[in-house]
Amino acid sequence: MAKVYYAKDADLKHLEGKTVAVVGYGSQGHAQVQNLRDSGVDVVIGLRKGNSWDRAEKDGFTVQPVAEAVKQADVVQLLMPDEVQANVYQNEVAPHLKAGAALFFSHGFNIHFEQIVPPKDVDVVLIAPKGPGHLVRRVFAEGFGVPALIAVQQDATGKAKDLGLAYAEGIGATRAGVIETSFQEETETDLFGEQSVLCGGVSELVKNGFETLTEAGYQPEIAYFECLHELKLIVDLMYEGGLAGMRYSVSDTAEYGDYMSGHRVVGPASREAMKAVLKEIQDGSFARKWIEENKNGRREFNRIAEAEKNHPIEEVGSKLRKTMAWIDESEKETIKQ
Ligand SMILES: NC(=O)C1=CN([C@@H]2O[C@H](COP(=O)(O)OP(=O)(O)OC[C@H]3O[C@@H](n4cnc5c(N)ncnc54)[C@H](OP(=O)(O)O)[C@@H]3O)[C@@H](O)[C@H]2O)C=CC1
Ligand SMILES: CC[C@](O)(C(C)=O)C(=O)O
Ligand SMILES: [Mg+2]
Ligand SMILES: [Mg+2]
Repeated sequence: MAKVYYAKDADLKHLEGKTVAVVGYGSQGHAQVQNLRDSGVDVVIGLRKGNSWDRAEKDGFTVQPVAEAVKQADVVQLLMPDEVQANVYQNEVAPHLKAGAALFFSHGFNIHFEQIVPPKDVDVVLIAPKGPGHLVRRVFAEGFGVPALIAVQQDATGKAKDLGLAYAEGIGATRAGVIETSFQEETETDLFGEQSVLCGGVSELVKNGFETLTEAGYQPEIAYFECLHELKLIVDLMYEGGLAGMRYSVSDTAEYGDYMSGHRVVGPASREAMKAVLKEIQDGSFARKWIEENKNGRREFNRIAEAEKNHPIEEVGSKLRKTMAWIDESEKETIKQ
């Protein structure tokens, strides 16, 4: 049985008198640092000059170059894209990290794949929210929290787990549950989840459904609602009550079709593909490919991203979403940043 920590197991006093430097003000950075500030934690943001710097200052934070922020910090949380962390760590973090300080991550990629090797005299802790940054902030502001994982790779001070749980409390994760894990388990399951199910798997399912309907002559607007828009409503039911909760709410016809056709669409071939994806994550070949892709100027990444933006489902979707008054425009702007 997994070990799960809640608010009763965490104490913000472990962050009292300490300064937390959050490096990065993107999806996770803006969310975690805003939640920490609301929890009374003393925070500073490390950045380079640019959009994020301006936005963070506008939001009332003290912003400093990364090296300056790290010098004074007792906890340094690296919230830049995984692919830039090693370089920034090497040049701007490592030379200024205090002995006895703590280095925090929200994903284990750089530690597990040994792109960052911290000195022995610092704590190395993972607090990995199991949700997108914009939701980490939104849910916290509503009084709830997004669950997270905790792992301690290095406990130089003997207090690494207490500090990690205090940080998890500060960002609201202990309101929902913080599961104990290792950097390896978090890295491998997170990469598998986003590639096979949450991002890669779902996007392909949506596009294939949309294309099947439109190629058969059905209206793209109907195909959009059927294959993308309604997905959220169905997933909300799963989120609240599992697969059974969803099946309770849909018609018996839908439930019978689910049992008859679902495994024909996502069947043994998909299971084999999932196993292959997992193997490439476990043996490090996915990580090597991603690191190489970045060294080569992300040509493949940019080519595919451009093609995906121009998929017909995006065109019809962007027109339809303009008519949806309940989708907050300012929220959409934040999500695009
Ligand atoms: N996105 C998510 O919801 C989740 C992310 N994670 C993990 O959290 C970490 C952060 O991911 P995410 O929030 O998506 O990252 P983002 O892509 O949103 O990070 C962008 C931020 O990093 C800053 N940045 C980029 N390069 C540098 C640099 N060279 N020096 C200083 N700052 C820089 C950017 O500043 P600028 O504007 O100047 O470029 C910007 O503020 C990753 O480890 C990720 O795996 C974990 C769970 C979920
Ligand atoms: C599902 C994608 C994710 O792992 C996340 C939001 O948890 C990420 O890396 O952004
Ligand atoms: Mg994730
Ligand atoms: Mg991830």
